Amino acid sequence: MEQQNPDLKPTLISLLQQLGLYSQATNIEQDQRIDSLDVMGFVGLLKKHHIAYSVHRHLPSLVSQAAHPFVLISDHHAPKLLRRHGEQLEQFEQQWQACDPATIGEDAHLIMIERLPQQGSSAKAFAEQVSKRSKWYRPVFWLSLLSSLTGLAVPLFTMAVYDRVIGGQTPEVLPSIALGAALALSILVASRLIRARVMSSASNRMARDLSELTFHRLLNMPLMVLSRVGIANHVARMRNAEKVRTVLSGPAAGGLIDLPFTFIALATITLLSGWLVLVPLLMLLVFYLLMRLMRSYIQSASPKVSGEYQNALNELAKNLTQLKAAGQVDAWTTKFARLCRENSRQNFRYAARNGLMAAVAHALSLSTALVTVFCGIFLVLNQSISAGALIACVMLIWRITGPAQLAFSSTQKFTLLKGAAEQFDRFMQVKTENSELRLDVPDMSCAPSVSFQHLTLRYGAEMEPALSAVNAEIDAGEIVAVIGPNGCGKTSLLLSALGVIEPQAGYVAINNKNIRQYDPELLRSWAAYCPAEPDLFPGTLAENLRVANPDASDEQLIDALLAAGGQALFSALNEQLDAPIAGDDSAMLSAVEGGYISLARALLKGAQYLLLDEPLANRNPDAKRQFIRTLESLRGKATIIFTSHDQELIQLADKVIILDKGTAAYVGPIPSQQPQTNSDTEQ
Ligand SMILES: Nc1ncnc2c1ncn2[C@@H]1O[C@H](COP(=O)(O)OP(=O)(O)OP(=O)(O)O)[C@@H](O)[C@H]1O
Repeated sequence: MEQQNPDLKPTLISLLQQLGLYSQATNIEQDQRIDSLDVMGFVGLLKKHHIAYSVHRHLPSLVSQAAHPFVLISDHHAPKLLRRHGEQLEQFEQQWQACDPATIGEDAHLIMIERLPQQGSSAKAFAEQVSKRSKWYRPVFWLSLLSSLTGLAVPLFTMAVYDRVIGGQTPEVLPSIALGAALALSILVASRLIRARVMSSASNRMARDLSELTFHRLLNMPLMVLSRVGIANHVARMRNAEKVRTVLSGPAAGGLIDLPFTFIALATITLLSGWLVLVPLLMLLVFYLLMRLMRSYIQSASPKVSGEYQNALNELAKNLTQLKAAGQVDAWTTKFARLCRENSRQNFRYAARNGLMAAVAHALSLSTALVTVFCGIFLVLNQSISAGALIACVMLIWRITGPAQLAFSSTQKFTLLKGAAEQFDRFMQVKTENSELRLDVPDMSCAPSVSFQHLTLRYGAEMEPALSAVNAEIDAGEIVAVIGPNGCGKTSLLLSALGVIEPQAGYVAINNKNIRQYDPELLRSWAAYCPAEPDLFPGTLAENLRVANPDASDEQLIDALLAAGGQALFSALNEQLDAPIAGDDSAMLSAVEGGYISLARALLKGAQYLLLDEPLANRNPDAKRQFIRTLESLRGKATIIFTSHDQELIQLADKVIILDKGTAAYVGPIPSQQPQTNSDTEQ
């Protein structure tokens, strides 16, 4: 299943065409990066194009209900594109033709198409995920029924001992009664164990799917949305899956599932003692009403400051060095201590109210048993029921109040789950970058021309524009320097040219086509971007470089690093590509050293479109000379836009864009003397 299969790409293209998704099919056809696919890549592309799918082992019932064409994958045959046509199964080979269902092997997997992108993403994404897991409903139902039935064993055994063995003076029946009870108890334990496994497997699978979906969504969200929402919220979203896992596989869910099965205990009490069943029924009603009241009382105390507290912790982790270095942590400590205090106070209040609810629930359970005993005594004295039956009824009461108590006392867990579900649904509604309108494939064979048309960008509605009606034309193969004082919008211009931030007005055109028409993923895998602040991952030097080009050989990695001017860094790492960097037990690289890696990554892609943010900031003279040589060697072969304050580097440019407070003060060949900008004057 995980092997590359050259037939999967044509099958996917045919599938998309048959689904009427022609532009998506063309996008994949033109994507030069894909020669062959494995199954993960296949479903990954379905995900990318917002096609909802599910993977199953071959099941005839699925095929007979298929609404869309679907794909059959087996280890022994080429993948097949199939569809249901009336009662008939058809296979696509140039055209649809009848197919014998018997030819489908038992080992085959089906990729069923559930929803097409035009149908929009559902507002009930969480509920859809739950309903996908319908496979576990049935076993959980039967196992719960079995454990509820066998749970009658101990009360009935006790009754039999009282009434028949002691009352009837027949000790010889004791072994057979005990054997029966032991058998029932073993079945009870086994069914509980199996149910716990099924529940935890279902909840883990669901949590895994939710994590994957969330991660995929995060990657596809526009950068502006990502940075606006903030890291704490992303972490909270990723944790939704954890909430689902803990609630669904915990005792709360067990209690909730057992609740409907309490009717078995109620029915048994009715059979044993007639109207005495009214006692637990009434108590259940009181239980329900009281818990509802208490729930709103508890919810009114739910901690509100915890989000702010979590943000403060993130802030601390991020800025710890600066805080320590500044030596002025008083204000921060006061703020943190206030949040800590408030958070503990709110948590204490919440925990106290939850404790009260648990105590009330426990007291109600005990009272139910007591009231049953009191009422039952009269029935025993009237000889309406036997003493053994009364004892059995009292024991059965626990089988009713136990799950009820568990389910009600876990209401805050279900509230948590409800919140997680709502958050997930809202999150899945957020627009992603991928849409059926953004599927053009950039011409990756040559350097592109780039044009900025009235580009206007604001990071927030109330903020001054970072870019204001910027117009500039860059010819294919030109080297362009974007210059200007700090904060004038240089990085914003580069990020717009890569399509990672989208302007509110105007647009960027690459090869005369609005950047918004291109598939964003393809565009960025083709272009190369070197950020001003290096992003390093814990791992080796080679792993950090291969982020840009996973197939690069060791020689290519070294060449790219040297071309970026990183000779000194490479020597410092003993010329070891497997030297660990940016992780535990490894040397921390400085920003400049990390910068060589960022630059090498950009060069490693061999892109004809390079966007470099301050590529030479603070480099040593050797590194600078080397990088200038590299830039010269790329002249005419790649369109390069870089930002810089370095005069020597700027002199290499064919054209400069001088930005001043977000506006283009000058665009053209390097003027003999650069015009002074307002901000320069202010400085
Ligand atoms: N994510 C963001 N959210 C809000 N404002 C931002 C964001 N990024 C940049 N800005 C603001 O937009 C303006 C332009 O920033 P930008 O980083 O593009 O300038 P720059 O010329 O690259 O600056 P520098 O030379 O310091 O890197 C600045 O006022 C900056 O504060």
